[in-house]
Amino acid sequence: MAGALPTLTQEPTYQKLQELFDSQGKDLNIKDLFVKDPKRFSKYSLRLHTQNDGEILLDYSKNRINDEVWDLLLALAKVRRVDAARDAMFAGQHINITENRAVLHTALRNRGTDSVLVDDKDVMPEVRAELAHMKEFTNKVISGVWRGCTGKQITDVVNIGIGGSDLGPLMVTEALKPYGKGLHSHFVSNIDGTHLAEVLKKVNYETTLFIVASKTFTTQETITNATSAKAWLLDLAKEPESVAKHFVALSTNKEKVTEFGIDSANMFGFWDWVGGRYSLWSAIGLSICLSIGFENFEQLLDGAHYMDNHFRSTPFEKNAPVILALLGVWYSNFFKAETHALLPYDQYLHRFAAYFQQGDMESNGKFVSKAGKAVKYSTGPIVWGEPGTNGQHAFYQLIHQGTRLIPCDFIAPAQTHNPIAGGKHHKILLSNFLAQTEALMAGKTADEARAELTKAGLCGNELENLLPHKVFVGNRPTNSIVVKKVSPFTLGALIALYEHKIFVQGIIWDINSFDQWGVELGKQLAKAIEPELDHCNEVSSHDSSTNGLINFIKANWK
Ligand SMILES: O=P(O)(O)OC[C@H]1O[C@H](O)[C@H](O)[C@@H](O)[C@@H]1O
Repeated sequence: MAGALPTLTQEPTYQKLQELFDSQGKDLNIKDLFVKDPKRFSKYSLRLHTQNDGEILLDYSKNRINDEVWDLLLALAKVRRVDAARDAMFAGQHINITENRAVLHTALRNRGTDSVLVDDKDVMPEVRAELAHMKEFTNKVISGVWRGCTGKQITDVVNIGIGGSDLGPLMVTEALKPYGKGLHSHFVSNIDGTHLAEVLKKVNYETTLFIVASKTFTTQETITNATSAKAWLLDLAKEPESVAKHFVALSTNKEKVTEFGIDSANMFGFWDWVGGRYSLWSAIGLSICLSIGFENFEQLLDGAHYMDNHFRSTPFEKNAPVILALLGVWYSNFFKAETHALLPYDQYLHRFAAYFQQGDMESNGKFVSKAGKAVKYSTGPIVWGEPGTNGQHAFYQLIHQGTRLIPCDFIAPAQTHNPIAGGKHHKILLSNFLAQTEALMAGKTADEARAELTKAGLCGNELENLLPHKVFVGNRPTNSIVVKKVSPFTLGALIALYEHKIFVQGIIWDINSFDQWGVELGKQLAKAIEPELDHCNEVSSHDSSTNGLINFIKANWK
């Protein structure tokens, strides 16, 4: 076993990068780099050939990197032993050290014949058995063999879950709507009763299937929502046996599922080595199966498996997740960029950024190293974004002319599922995507702005006063990822691409990307406050702000 690594900022390669950043990196201008090197695009882009869904293009040439920087960033991945860490993950080692668990969402989409060992046991037979159960159930519901308590066919599926048990299924179900098999999908996550109440207004108890999705089956929001949904059903159906026809559970906790009143035959299981935010590939994907059919779900797994193989077997300089990760490190740690925008130019991907807010921020939003020491460098960025072109009319002003550096990933499909008006919409959409990355990179100089204003007939003070407002400094970095079409396969590959990017960054930052202790404190305090809301007396046990808020609510909520 190789010895411990120095802390990141003591790493000689990191220090060389810092020197390079100070001496020239911070001043690199992307537009100039394109002028100097006509081959820049072919040098800094990748084309990934998939079996059946065309190529995936990753263009990372519009970044503030040159060969020297890039070689050192690649060297950083090597010295931080990203390859050994990756192999340890795929090999089922307990890399989630604070929970002593393996991290094996890759086993869920291991489409080959290889075995995957966790603590010397091959988990693949169980994975395949669970997939077979999901397939059987999906086919029964879609074909109408599975019926509700009054004999009617299921028309609506309500997934009740939160966090990883909601965001993935919701994002994918939305993204793959064109592949829908006819069932209506609904998602209830928020404890706010409005969420459940609004969904229940839309569905009929006789034709609705509730999926209670919770890895632990102890999450307060999910269990409360599921309990209320069960009460709603029983109130209408009257028969306790109706629960078995209208409720299934997705969980690792059989005991709690049974306690809730769902028969274990209607339970789809998974394992502690599947993290919540990596669980859409597991039984948690049942609502995806019911929406798009099992074959399409398998395509999603195939796409992710394709990306897993790419990540495992490709040298770092051609390895898409490693490339995205290193660029993120360059901007977070050297340029001190605080955020990263995900900008899909596809309406179906409208939850993509929301999904990776959990994927990235819950994974890498950590301030201590694996050894428990406070780190002296930035870790995970703030991830955000909206689909284009909506974002353009909202926050792009700040990306173009604000004072902060915001590295952006643009994601676009060459083909649309809806070529309405003779493809006009898609042509405009793609033109906007292309123009935005060009504009962010090239900017507009004062001379260019002056020429434009002069042409528009302005002169004198009027021109001079307006001029600075019309300048775009440019040099804003972007990655562009283009797929042929958003299909189950390409979506699977895209999700896995970002999962592995996050993994690589976690290794470089030396943090545990697989726990989430930071969500616990608020939950603990909420448990203490809940009974206080029932007491008639004013509360005085907290700080004066919290007391004031509690007492105001108590005085007004009834
Ligand atoms: O699936 P569950 O056990 O209900 O957990 C749902 C979610 O809640 C937790 O608070 C975690 O922050 C998430 O990582 C998890 O996905």
